[in-house]
Amino acid sequence: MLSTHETYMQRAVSLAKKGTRLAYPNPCVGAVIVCDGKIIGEGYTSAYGGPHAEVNAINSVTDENLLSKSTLYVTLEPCAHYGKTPPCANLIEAKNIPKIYIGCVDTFAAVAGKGIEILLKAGREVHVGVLEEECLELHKRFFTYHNKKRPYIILKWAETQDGFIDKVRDVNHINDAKPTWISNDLSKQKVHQIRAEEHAIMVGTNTALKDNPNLNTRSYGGVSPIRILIDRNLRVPSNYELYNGEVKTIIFTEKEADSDKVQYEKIDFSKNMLPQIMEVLYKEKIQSVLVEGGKQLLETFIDENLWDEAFVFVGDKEFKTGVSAPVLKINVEKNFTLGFNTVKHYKNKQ
Ligand SMILES: NC(=O)C1=CN([C@@H]2O[C@H](COP(=O)(O)OP(=O)(O)OC[C@H]3O[C@@H](n4cnc5c(N)ncnc54)[C@H](OP(=O)(O)O)[C@@H]3O)[C@@H](O)[C@H]2O)C=CC1
Ligand SMILES: Nc1c(N[C@@H]2O[C@H](COP(=O)(O)O)[C@@H](O)[C@H]2O)[nH]c(=O)[nH]c1=O
Ligand SMILES: [Zn+2]
Repeated sequence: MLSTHETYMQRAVSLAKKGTRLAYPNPCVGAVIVCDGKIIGEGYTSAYGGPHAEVNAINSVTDENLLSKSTLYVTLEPCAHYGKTPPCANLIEAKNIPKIYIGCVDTFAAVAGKGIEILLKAGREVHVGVLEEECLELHKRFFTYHNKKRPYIILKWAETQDGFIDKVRDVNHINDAKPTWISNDLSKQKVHQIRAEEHAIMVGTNTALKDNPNLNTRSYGGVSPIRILIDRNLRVPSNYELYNGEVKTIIFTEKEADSDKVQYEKIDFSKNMLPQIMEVLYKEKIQSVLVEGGKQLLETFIDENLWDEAFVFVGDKEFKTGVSAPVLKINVEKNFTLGFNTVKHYKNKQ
């Protein structure tokens, strides 16, 4: 059972989840203000450039006089630096909030303990690590981006009962250019939910050619991710969906090219591809990438052990032959079912 402090922090985590995608590249933080056992203020990080969670929570309190006898619960250490907005730690000090419960320390260099230091110097009671695991999970993309200088990587594919991700199809037949569907409608909705939570989505050349994918969130809603295509020789025709200009689209290629619909990024394919891609995505401030396939691209990430989570949707069909699914040689973290589909969720702890 959760303690009282954990219950308020849980509320702060739930609030943060409402805004996750829009705050990028900022972390979406949640904050709750409690006075005499009652929540008097709540907030989460606004869309990028807007106020942080603590500011929104403080501004939502109707009687400001109550703040000097209130407790603030916040999922991440309050910031201590001037970014797009002034430091939250200074605001908390100015508003005389006496007790602060923090989910996890912000390892981002500009903050890294400095927010806590400001509050302690001001004589405030500070507790760190309430519901820490949940808060670290909530801010995993932000931490990975700053600590590992790359986006958080999630692999995802759908496979049949007998381990295939597609039937045999001819890449040159444009009429064949739609995916062979393996998973059910509930799974599709779940995939679109995952897409809505991530900053970007990536596919390989053959997937783009064979499936002509949209990679949007139409079955769920929310913001569609930035699309990323690997296309060394620009084999994907410009009348394909990835060139429709609906969403920012980055194409990694070795060719010189220019377009007002997509952003080309030139890399050297004779060298290891992934470090070069990670460097560009870091510069683009992309916090997470959902890698949807195909086989070769997924296996490249698996072979280089460059992934953090994976979702494998197992349908109820059998193909007997086709494109074989990638294999993860670690234990499943969690299984869940969606109708007759099973979803295997993996976490890479190495
Ligand atoms: N069921 C599912 O969830 C999914 C199924 N699929 C299916 O998977 C199949 C496509 O998979 P696959 O054929 O493996 O193709 P990919 O989509 O992985 O694309 C492979 C191509 O992308 C480029 N590429 C990928 N990785 C690298 C790398 N590490 N270094 C250099 N170039 C790279 C190469 O292009 P080039 O040769 O031009 O250099 C390569 O030929 C399709 O049948 C598709 O329908 C796809 C996604 C999901
Ligand atoms: N076939 C298959 C998937 N295929 C993935 O979905 C992409 C198509 O995206 P969109 O055009 O937005 O619908 C396709 O290119 C491939 O990455 N996904 C699944 O969840 N289940 C499936 O059975
Ligand atoms: Zn702040």
